[in-house]
Amino acid sequence: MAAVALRRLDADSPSAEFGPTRKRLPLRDARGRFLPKPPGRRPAPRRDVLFVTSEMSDFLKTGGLGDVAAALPRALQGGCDARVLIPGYPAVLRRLGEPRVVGRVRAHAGLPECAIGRAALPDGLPVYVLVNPALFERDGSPYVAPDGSDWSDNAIRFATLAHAAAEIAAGRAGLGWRPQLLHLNDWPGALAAAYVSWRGGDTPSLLTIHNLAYQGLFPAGAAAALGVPKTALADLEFHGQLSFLRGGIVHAAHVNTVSASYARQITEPAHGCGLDRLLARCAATGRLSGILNGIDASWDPRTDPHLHAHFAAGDWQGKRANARQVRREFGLPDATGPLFALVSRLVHQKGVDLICEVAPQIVAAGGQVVAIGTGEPRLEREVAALARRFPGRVGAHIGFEEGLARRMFAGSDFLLMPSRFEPCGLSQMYAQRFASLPIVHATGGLIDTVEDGVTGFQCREATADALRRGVQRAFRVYRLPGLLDAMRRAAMRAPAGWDAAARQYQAHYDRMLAAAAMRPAVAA
Ligand SMILES: Nc1ncnc2c1ncn2[C@@H]1O[C@H](COP(=O)(O)OP(=O)(O)O[C@H]2O[C@H](CO)[C@@H](O)[C@H](O)[C@H]2O)[C@@H](O)[C@H]1O
Repeated sequence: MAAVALRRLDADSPSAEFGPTRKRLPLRDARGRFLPKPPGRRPAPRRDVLFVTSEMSDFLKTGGLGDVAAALPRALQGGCDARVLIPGYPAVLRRLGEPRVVGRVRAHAGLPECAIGRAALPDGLPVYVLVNPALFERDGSPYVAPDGSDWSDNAIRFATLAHAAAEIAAGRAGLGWRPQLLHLNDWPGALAAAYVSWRGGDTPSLLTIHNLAYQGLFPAGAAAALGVPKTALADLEFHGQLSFLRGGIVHAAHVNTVSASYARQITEPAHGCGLDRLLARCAATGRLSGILNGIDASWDPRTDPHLHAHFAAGDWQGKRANARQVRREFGLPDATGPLFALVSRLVHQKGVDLICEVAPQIVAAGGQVVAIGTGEPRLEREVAALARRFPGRVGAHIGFEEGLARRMFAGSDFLLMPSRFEPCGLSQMYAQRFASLPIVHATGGLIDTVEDGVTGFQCREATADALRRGVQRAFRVYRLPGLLDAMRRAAMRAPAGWDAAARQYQAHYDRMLAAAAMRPAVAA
C-alpha cells in the first residue's frame, strides 16, 4: 500500500509547463479551518495517465490510431491528467520546435539512452517526446522506409518507446511526474506492460488493441537486445518468434479493443490471429472488453474548412457542390448517377480487391467511383489500373491527403467499405457524418456502427457477390429521393462523439487503480 500512497503524492506535484495542478484543494473557512465537503459533491478521483502511442494526427498519421491518439487523450482531460508519450519523429519535432529536455531514460540491454522532451500543444494537451535522432529522426512513415519495407530496427525502436514508458511509470526518468497507470496502444507500446512487471513495478496498464493483425513479430534472437529476461521468454513466444502484442496482453491489467463485436470475434480462431485462446482466457476473467471509438468534433460538414461548400442535414445543394468539386479534382465529368468513394489504407483487410471486382458493374449501372489510398503495391496498382480502364467514370489518387479525403466523404453518395475484418473503423463514421451512406461487410465495429437499411448497408459476407448486392440496394435507394433523404439524415444523427468512450475508459482506469491499491506494495 505504501508504494501506492507515495505515488499519489508524487503525482500531485504542480507542473509549471502544463498549468496549475488539477488537484482540488479542501475547502477552509476564513480562519483556515477545514469545512465539511458540500453534500452530494464527491471530488472527482485523480487519474494520472500516460498515453503511449506511435502516431497522432496532430503530427502524423498512417491510419485510425493517429485519429484516436489525438482525440481520446483530449476527451479524457475532464476526468484525468492524461499526457501523451510519442517518439520524436521529424514531424513531431518540426511541429513542437525543440521540446525542452526534462528527463532521460538510461540505456537497457541493447536499447539506447534517450532524452525526454516536454511540450504542450496549443490547447494545453501535454506531450512527452522520446528523443533519439538515430532511432526516430528519419523520413518515411513511423513503421516503414520510403521503399515500403519495415525499418529493420523496428524491434529496438518500439521496445525503446515501451521501455521509456515503463521507466516513466517507475519514476526513473526524472520527470517529476509519475502516471498512476499506462494506457498503451497496439504493439508499438504493448511491451511497456511487460517491462513494468519484469522490473517488479506495480503500475497497471490498459492495452488497447486497434488491430490484432499487427502484432509486432520479431526474430527470437532479438530477445537479449530487448532486455527480455530469460525466464520471461514464454510471455512473448509466438510460433518461434517474439510477439510484442502477446507480451502486452499477458502483462496488462486490462485489454480492450475498439468495438464490442470485434472484442467477441478475436476470442475465436477466425479473427484471433493465433491469440484467440489467450484472449478468450482474458474474456473469461473479465480482462477483455470492447469500447467503441468516437470521432472528433472537426468532422462537421457545417464547419469543416477542407470542404468546398458547407452543408447541414437536408441541405443537399451544399452536398452536391462538394460532389462537383470532387469530380473536378479526380478529372471526372459531372453526372447524375451516384458517386461511390473508397477512402482507405490499400490493404487486404479492407477488401479493396472486392471493390475492384465490383467497380465495372457500378460503372455499367451509371455510377462513378473515386478512390484514395496508399498501401500494398499490388493493390495500389489495381486501383490505378481501374482508373485507366474507366476514364471519366473512375478516378484514383494513390497518396494520403486528409483534405481530399474529407471532401470525398462530403461529396460522395456512398462509401465502399467491405472490410474482411474491422476492429472499429472510422471512415464509415466520417462518411455518415457527411451524409455518405456506407456499404460495409457486417463485421467488427461495422456491425456496431452501421444500421442496415437505416444508416447504411450491411453485406453478410466479404465477397464480391455480397458487395454487388449491397451496391444494387444503394442504387435503388438513390432513385428514391424520399428514402435517400431519410437515410442521410439518420446517418448524420448517428451517435459518434468521444464522451461515451471516455467515460468507459475512465471506469476501467478506476477499476484498475482500485485493484492496484488492494495489492501488497512491491518495489518499483
Ligand atoms: N489515403 C488516405 N488519405 C487520407 N486519409 C486516409 C487515407 N487512407 C485512410 N485515411 C484515413 O485514415 C483513417 C483510417 O481509419 P480506420 O479506422 O478506418 O482504419 P485503420 O485500419 O487505419 O485503423 C485501425 O485502428 C482504428 C482506430 O482504432 C480502427 O477504427 C480500425 O478498425 C483499425 O483497423 C481514417 O481517418 C481515414 O479517413
